[in-house]
Parts: sequence; C-alpha cells; structure tokens
Amino acid sequence: MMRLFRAALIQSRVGKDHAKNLDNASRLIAEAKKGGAHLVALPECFNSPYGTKFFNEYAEAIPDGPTCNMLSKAAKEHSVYLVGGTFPEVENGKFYNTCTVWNPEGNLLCKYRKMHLFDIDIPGGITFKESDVLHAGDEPVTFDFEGVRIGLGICYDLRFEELAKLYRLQGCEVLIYPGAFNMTTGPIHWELLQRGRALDNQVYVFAISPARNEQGYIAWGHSQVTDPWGKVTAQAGHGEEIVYDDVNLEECDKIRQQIPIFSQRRTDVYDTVKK
Ligand SMILES: NC(=O)CCC(=O)C(=O)O
Repeated sequence: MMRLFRAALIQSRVGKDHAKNLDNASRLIAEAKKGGAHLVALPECFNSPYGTKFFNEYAEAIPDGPTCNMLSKAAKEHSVYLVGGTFPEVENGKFYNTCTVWNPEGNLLCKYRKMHLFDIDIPGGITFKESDVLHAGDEPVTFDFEGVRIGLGICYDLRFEELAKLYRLQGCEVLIYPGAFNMTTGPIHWELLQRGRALDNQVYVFAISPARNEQGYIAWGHSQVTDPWGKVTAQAGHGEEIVYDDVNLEECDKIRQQIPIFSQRRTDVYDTVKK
C-alpha cells in the first residue's frame, strides 16, 4: 500500500492549437517523471481553450482519438498514474467535460464526467453557461492508486461539499479536481474551497489549473495541494509550471484519529430533521 508518494500537478499553457496542447502536455509529463512523480495530473480543458464555443469543435470520443492516445502512451512510457485533466468528450451526439485516469501500463482506469455544470452569472464579473453545450455526468467516480482510494471532481464540483463528503464516506484519502477558476472568483474562492473540502473531510485535495492566458477565458492558475489539516503545502503562481508535493498519507490517519469527526456525526439527528 502506497503511503508516501510524490505528486506532480502540471499547470500547462493551453492555446487554440490542439496538437501543440497535446505535445506540450506530453513534454511536461516526461518532465514530471524526471522530477520523481508517481502520480501526475493535468488541468481542466488541457487540450482546448475553455469556452462553450470550443467544446464541440475539440470534442473527442473516449477512448478513441488523439488525446486518449497521447495520455495512454505517456502513462505507459513514463510508468506513472496519470489523471488526464479534462477535455470535451462526445458520445452519441452529447458533449461532456470529462476526466480520464490512466495506469502505468497505459490502460484507462476510469472516466468521470463533471457533475455540476458551471452556470453562473455575476454582472460585471463573469457569466458562463456550460449547460448551453454540455450535459452533466451523474456518477461519482473513485479509483485505486496502489491501495489509496482517490475521488474525482472537476472545477465547479469543488463548491459542492456533498460530493466531497460522499467520497470521504467511500474511503477516499485524496480528492483530485482539475479546474480552471477565473479572475472574479479565483482570488477569494479557489484556495478557500480547497481548504474547506480538505479540512471537512480530512483528505488531501489537489486542484490543477491551466496557466493564465491573456485572452478569452482567463484562468486563475495557482494549482494547489492542501493537506488534511487544511494547510496549503504547495501552490503554483500563474504561469506554466509543475508543482510537486511529497504526500504522506499517515497525516490522514493521524488527523482522523486526533479529531474523529466522522464517528461523531449526529446522523441520528440530521436524518430526522424535516427539510
Ligand atoms: N470551470 C469551472 O467550473 C469554473 C468554476 C469557477 O470558476 C467557479 O468560480 O466556481
């Protein structure tokens, strides 16, 4: 069982050139392996600009298509677990924002479709409506990383405590969210939400953003690792970079023992209160 491992969060720069985005991600995965990573993760929408007008144009079927080919090949060549960020998926004429996970043999372990679509309207700030084009997934997904259970979410999913709690109740010790927050909500909400999810559920939280771009949807950056104490243990700036963190899952065991909130929950009361 893996209790100590090195994670690499790749904050890659993403542009309109699909092939260039894939080459860049592939180069950075190789670099992360050289940096000693066992588990490597890419950002939300790492193969296409983030915007509703781009989703159908860049969408690919899973597991066919150049993006899955690159991810599978990179995971195998570098013998790493690879959380393949997200990219627009098409199936039966419907589009999804989907995260794929690959094992060191290059096999697809699982895929997760964003469950909570990013539909917000902040006048003078940001208006975005993923649901204009995308369908929401309806299945929480976990995978096994050498005996460690990891739960998946995508960006806006971070705001939904219920999903994170469900993963903790399923035995997860790490939650991974590829995510592209923006310049309106990012400065206050990005770090706070991750620290909240980590502290409430006594899990490690990884969130992986694209690097900040100059036009279109401007990503906040600041890819981050938060430990189960709620402490930020690694954080990127806003440019292209790889953030490494040496994760020690003994921290989960220790904190869960010291502050045993999951055996102290009053479900006998919560479950009987009328809504
Ligand atoms: N891609 C997203 O889901 C963005 C979420 C976001 O920026 C937020 O404030 O929430």
